[in-house]
Amino acid sequence: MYLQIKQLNKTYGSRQVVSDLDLEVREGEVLSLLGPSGCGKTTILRMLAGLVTPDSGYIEVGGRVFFDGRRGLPVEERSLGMVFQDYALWPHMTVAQNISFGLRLRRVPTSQIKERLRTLLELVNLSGYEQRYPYQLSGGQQQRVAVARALATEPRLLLLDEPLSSLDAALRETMSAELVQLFKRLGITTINVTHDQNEAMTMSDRITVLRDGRVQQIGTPTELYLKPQNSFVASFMGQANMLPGALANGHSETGSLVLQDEGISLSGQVSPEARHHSGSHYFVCRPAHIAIIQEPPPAPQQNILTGEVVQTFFVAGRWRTHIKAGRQQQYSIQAFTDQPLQPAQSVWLSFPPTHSLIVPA
Ligand SMILES: Nc1ncnc2c1ncn2[C@@H]1O[C@H](COP(=O)(O)OP(=O)(O)OP(=O)(O)O)[C@@H](O)[C@H]1O
Repeated sequence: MYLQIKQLNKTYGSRQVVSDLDLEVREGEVLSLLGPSGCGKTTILRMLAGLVTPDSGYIEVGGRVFFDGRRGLPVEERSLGMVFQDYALWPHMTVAQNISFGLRLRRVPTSQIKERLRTLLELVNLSGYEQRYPYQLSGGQQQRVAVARALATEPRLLLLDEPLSSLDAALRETMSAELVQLFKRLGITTINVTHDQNEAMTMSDRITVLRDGRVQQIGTPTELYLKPQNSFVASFMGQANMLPGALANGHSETGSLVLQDEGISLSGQVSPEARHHSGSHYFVCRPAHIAIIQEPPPAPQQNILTGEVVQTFFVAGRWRTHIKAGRQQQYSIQAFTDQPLQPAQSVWLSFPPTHSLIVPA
């Protein structure tokens, strides 16, 4: 493995910010660290960069030991490229000066700097902008300069800390797609910190979901979305309808969950983690997988809950409908329809067992 982190720990005061982190990243892979604010993402990145000293653990990148449990390799010997949230471009330097700063520090000959600058500007689609100052660039352009600057010294590892968070939503989407194409073309190993699951989904080969400094799950975007190992990952990776209850029959891959307060059972796929979990569970179904039926089903049917429409919104070409379901209307459910439904209208929600999951709470 190109990057290896073993049993990494960091405490601030009495607070354990990173706990027993194990992580392996392949060469050329883009891996995102995803989690809510304060879960330890930036601290992990800073330990990789050599800006924060771990309490214990081991870090190795490209066959070089960055931290051996006691001593760390100095930052300048780690050969890293870093891009931060606010780009941190030098305002008094032109685009060309910003990008070539690291090369000039290393006393790279001028002719080589010129050649490298030309390549980098082409890579980030900014040829012709070399004499502009940061204030003369849009947010997306500034961010691309920051990426070019980070790549200038041909680092072995690229560290990104929420690089897109100050851009608006549309630009963030285009930029994340553009960046990942660039990283793939260069084959550079990249660790990207974000709290935005959409960004993590578009940019990453794999995602590590963190909560309170602990890894919850590591997997490809599809694995995390379709097979979350627990309710935290399910709710963090896109919208999920989650109904609490007790696992009734969960020794095989399919089983059922008896809904708390409702008494009825719903069938779904039982995750391996759920099978070995003795506490409470959640029944999880994504909004796109729920079928909304507008007429009472002819006979009592499995995996159906009655509900009442609360509101409906037109989003991305479909109607996102909010429904109160259950006998006491205690469940708040979101699903999609092709037509708008009326508030207070009665509906029947069908949860297909093949697209429903039972996970540990
Ligand atoms: N130098 C420090 N001294 C004390 N506590 C710190 C320090 N740096 C970070 N922390 C605390 O460690 C925890 C994790 O911080 P970290 O910045 O790694 O989280 P994060 O997941 O990157 O959050 P965000 O998304 O908000 O940037 C937080 O509770 C933070 O307050």
